[in-house]
Amino acid sequence: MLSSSSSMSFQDTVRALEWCEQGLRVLDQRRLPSAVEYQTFGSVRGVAEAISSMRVRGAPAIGIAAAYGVVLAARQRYRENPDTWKETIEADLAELAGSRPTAVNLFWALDRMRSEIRAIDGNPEPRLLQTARIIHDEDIAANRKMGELGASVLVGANGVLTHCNTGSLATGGYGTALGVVRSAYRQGVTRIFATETRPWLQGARLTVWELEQDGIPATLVADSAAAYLMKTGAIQWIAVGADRIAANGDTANKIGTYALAVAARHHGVKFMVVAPTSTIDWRTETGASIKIEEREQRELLNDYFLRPDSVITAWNPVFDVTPAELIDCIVTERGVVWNPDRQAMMALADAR
Ligand SMILES: CSC[C@H]1O[C@H](OP(=O)(O)O)[C@H](O)[C@@H]1O
Repeated sequence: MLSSSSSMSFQDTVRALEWCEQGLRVLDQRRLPSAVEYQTFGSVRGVAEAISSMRVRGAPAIGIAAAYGVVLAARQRYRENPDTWKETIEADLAELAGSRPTAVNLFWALDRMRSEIRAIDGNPEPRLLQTARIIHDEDIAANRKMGELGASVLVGANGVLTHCNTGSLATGGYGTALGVVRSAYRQGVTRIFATETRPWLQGARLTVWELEQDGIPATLVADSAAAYLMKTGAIQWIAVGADRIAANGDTANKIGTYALAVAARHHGVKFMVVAPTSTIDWRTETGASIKIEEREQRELLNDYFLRPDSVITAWNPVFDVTPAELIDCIVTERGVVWNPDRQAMMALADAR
């Protein structure tokens, strides 16, 4: 149990990712909460597999992991041939880009590392490692800022529901929507609810585990109980993360987010998206263009139906898109956008 005092700083929250000389140390989130197991990946292929297998997951954490993966790729490619590493590393960048399709932070991080690559002469590792560390540290700073901004929006509320896992396990540390919950808890928002978030159970396994580590009481609810919870009046806000926000504010997030937003609007519950500006995809005009990842049927189907002769299949999209008109505010490290639309979102673009 980490410190449960109200003075807990983000350094006390769990770290999903840590760089070490051998490579990237990853907390295997498939094993939580029953086992806290770290694995160290010393190759870009290992990091790409850690992302695709969801050992590491969560939009910002995926971007940070990819940045460290580029460091490992450069270490290897430069050793192979100092004269051609800038060309040969492109295959590694492509492998990282192919690990998961929806979280734009992955591609944002790769673009940022690629621009560094272009500027490097000589051994690339020191400068690329410095850039990856900056991306990691900037994410934590952004989460702390969003925690403050989002908590200020929740002043007066006593109940908030969050979906999926958007905490330290999904980011560089502290979290996005769960960071807001952490900050809001310290200012008196004490009724915290988390959805289980089927089928991967990010809420039932990860979010409640993080909150227990912090000593923050919370109540787990089935995804199917969320609308009924809203009807009881127990919550005034829903706070979720994002994997990709289109230029008009449409937001791709964990499957089930859209249903929560529809029910929230019906019940007069406010809806908050919390994400760093690295999650905004200015090149995508609306949510209709966001690629939604579909994962294996086995993540949904009981083993019984995995037989070759079974006539039962599963449809397993792991994200959906919430239209901007169902979102009351988007909290970023550069400020809060109320009633997001294309024009309102430009306030964030100007701050770039
Ligand atoms: C801090 S945002 C994390 C974001 O990523 C999650 O998806 P996954 O667990 O599949 O990586 C979910 O959409 C969260 O909102």
